[in-house]
Amino acid sequence: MPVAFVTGVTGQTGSYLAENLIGRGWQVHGLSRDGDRPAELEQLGVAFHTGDLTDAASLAALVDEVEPDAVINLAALSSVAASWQQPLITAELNGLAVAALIDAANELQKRRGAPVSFVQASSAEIFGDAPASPQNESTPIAPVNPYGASKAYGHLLVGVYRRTGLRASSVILYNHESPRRPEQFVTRKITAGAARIKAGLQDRLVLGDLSVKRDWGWAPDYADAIARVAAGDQPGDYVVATGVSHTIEDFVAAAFAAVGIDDWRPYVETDAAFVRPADAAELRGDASKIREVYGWVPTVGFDDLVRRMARRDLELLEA
Ligand SMILES: Nc1nc2c(ncn2[C@@H]2O[C@H](COP(=O)(O)OP(=O)(O)O[C@H]3O[C@H](CO)[C@@H](O)[C@H](O)[C@@H]3O)[C@@H](O)[C@H]2O)c(=O)[nH]1
Repeated sequence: MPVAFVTGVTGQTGSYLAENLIGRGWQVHGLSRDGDRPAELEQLGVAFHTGDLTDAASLAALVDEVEPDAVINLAALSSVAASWQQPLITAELNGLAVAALIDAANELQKRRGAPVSFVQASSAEIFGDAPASPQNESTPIAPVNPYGASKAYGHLLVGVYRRTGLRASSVILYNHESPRRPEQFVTRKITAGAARIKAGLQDRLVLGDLSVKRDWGWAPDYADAIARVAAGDQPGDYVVATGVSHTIEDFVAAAFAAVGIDDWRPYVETDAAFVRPADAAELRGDASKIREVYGWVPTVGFDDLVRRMARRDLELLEA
């Protein structure tokens, strides 16, 4: 039974990844900070280890003990907005921790003499305000915020170790969403807000720039892409995206329609407090490479994604 060591396993994508890997017959070990061990994941069979991403020696000891066939690094300070308030911790968690983990994977590979896969959750944000869309694996790396800069370091380091013979891959994830997304991210903020407005529990939704365009996909599909790369033998950089982008306004309109409100305008306001110091106008990815190499294709389109999230938020209010 192949063994995976997954950081960030308790997050949105990590929890879907654990389900996916266990479904494929993997044994999943997860890193847990502060003993956070969700019952659903324990019941699924995830074995938790307490550890701290900022402690390189204990991370290396854990990798050595678990002896995984794949190390998958999803742990991060994942909020671009928060990275402006916490640039140092962003660099530490999203950058330096990658160095500790990938070095540990490399040492394990040398010790056991069999390949160890390393998969890094990279981000569309490494491309910054890209001059053209869609972006692909050859698009210049030019981040525009502390989050993107930290992810760019991790991304480049994966390439460095790949050159030395580690089976190291970077999955360049575009925005991926689900009912498990926290409300600090715009999609869930919108669907949860629309559901509460529909239920009469909230009277308005305050957002930032409604004109930016993002390429939103279904998080379980992105977990599946990560699992395919971890199990595969073709290390590289892989864009994971739907290839279709929409504005925040499109998302708002679709979410309000999904909860049964035809005209969203009376309920939505904008506030500069939610506008970022710098933001890409459009991020849209070309996932041709992972389709060709691993046969990955997204299974859920924009309208379906918004409907699933909005309806789930209505159900949660009714429960
Ligand atoms: N969060 C938030 N974003 C808003 C709001 N109004 C507009 N936005 C805009 O909505 C877009 C999406 O923001 P988020 O949902 O916060 O996600 P993100 O910054 O794009 O980052 C996500 O995707 C990246 C990949 O592209 C990931 O790397 C990152 O971890 C995260 O999952 C951004 O352009 C942001 O400025 C608001 O009220 N809240």
